[in-house]
Amino acid sequence: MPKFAANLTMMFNEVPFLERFEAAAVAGFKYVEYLWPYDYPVQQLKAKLIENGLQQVLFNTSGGDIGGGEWGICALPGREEEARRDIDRALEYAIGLNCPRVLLMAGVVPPGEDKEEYRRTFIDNVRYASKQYRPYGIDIMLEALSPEVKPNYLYSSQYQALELAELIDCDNVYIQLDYYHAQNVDGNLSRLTNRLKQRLGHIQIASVPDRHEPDEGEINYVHLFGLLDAIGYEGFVGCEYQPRTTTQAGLGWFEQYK
Ligand SMILES: O=C(O)C(=O)[C@@H](O)CO
Ligand SMILES: [Mg+2]
Repeated sequence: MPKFAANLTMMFNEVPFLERFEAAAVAGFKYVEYLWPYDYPVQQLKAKLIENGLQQVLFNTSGGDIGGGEWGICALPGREEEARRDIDRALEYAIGLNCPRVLLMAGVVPPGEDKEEYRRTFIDNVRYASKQYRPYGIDIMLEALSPEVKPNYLYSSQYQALELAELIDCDNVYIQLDYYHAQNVDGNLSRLTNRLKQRLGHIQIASVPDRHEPDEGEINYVHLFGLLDAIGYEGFVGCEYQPRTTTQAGLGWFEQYK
């Protein structure tokens, strides 16, 4: 049975961020993920996890200047020093929070720029992160983002993510398969899951087209959860969706998995 992680960036927005840990635990979650921990000291977040009996399973490197259109800096040529400081800071948080994986946010390639240069920069930075994180047993995630959500992100197809992971060829670099993006770009989700199975480090879910609870729309999640069990996937499944109304009102789908 999949192990579901509440995504505290998207879920439980009825309460302030630090109160979402308790809300997730009360709703029956044992695992959490969210975009970024950096607004809070490690000790404060660690205390929230411990108080509520939760395990942190994922967070991301910095988004960069999000207001200015960035979405990650690990692929940005000329920003390598900053990216590596950011990768090091993420490692400190991952160690402090006992979090076994970090998503390396690549970034947006502005139209007209040399995409190959961004790709090379990303590969170099992922290899750097891989080396830094390996002694601590922390894995690195690569996630393809669909143009609907992030136009011009470095890579949008799961098959590009696979190609990157194979090229980088480091034993702690895995794919974060977000079925919402995958359905928007690639489709054929059963075949895709089978194709990626050796490299799957994390899964995220939401309905398509509306990015709501996984109980509506064009993806059959009951089938996919069964498939994940069948291929022996033992990682986590992050609930990265926008609740239709309140978080609690939409958790009917989760009852059978608690
Ligand atoms: O947008 C998503 O999907 C994510 O998983 C974010 O954490 C990174 O863009
Ligand atoms: Mg995602």
